[in-house]
Amino acid sequence: MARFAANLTYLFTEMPILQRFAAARRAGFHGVEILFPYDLAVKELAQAAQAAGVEFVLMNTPPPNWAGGPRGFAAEPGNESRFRDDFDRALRFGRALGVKHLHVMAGKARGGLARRTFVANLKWACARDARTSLTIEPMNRHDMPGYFLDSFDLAAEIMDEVGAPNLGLQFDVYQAQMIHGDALAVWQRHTGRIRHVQIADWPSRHEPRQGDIDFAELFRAIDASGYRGWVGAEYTPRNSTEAGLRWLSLA
Ligand SMILES: O=C(O)C(=O)[C@H](O)CO
Ligand SMILES: [Mg+2]
Repeated sequence: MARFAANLTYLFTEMPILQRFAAARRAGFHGVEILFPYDLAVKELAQAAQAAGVEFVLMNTPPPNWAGGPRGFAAEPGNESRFRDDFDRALRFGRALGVKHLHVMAGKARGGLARRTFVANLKWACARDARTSLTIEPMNRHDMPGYFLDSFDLAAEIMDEVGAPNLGLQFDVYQAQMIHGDALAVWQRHTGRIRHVQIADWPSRHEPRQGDIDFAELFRAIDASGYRGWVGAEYTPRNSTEAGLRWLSLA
């Protein structure tokens, strides 16, 4: 069975960030994700992960402008040099933390030039450090209007164009269901490309088994496919984080 990581941007928000690592481990997680840890001290983050005994699995790049700005800008024409500077910063940050995957966010853009920009930036980023695993994740249009990477089929095309072995697909069950209406079918269509998984139920984006997705069937399909990567819990707890963790012992 895959190993589970707690997304500390979503889970255990009842306590300060540095305490969330140990709370995640106590709850049964062996890894953690943080969307954008850049405002935090690398040393403190690394110590918290090490003391808790959890692996740092995922963070996003490039660092965004959360004050109303889009998430990432790897597909935005004209921002190439900013992308490179910010990507290098993320790479340094990720190396210091031993992060397994860096999720490269496309940002808001449309059209052929945006596509070429995204491919060129990804090629550059993949070549920057061939040992670092990069991922791309499609986002649904309802939650992230205008986001360039808005379908898993487009992501597959982009990956083919980039053609780098260290670029993988991030399969978020909630995103797949929102975009394509059948997360399991998306899993089956793109299994070979998937490097990282995230879970939340649909349509609520709460914990598994709160909505319409058949997680027993999905976990069986993930197991049967031979996927041995991480599964990140990226959902908004319905009540407290602890109260909603029953799904973890049933997975
Ligand atoms: O929203 C999601 O599904 C993500 O994984 C993003 O990283 C959020 O920034
Ligand atoms: Mg996600």
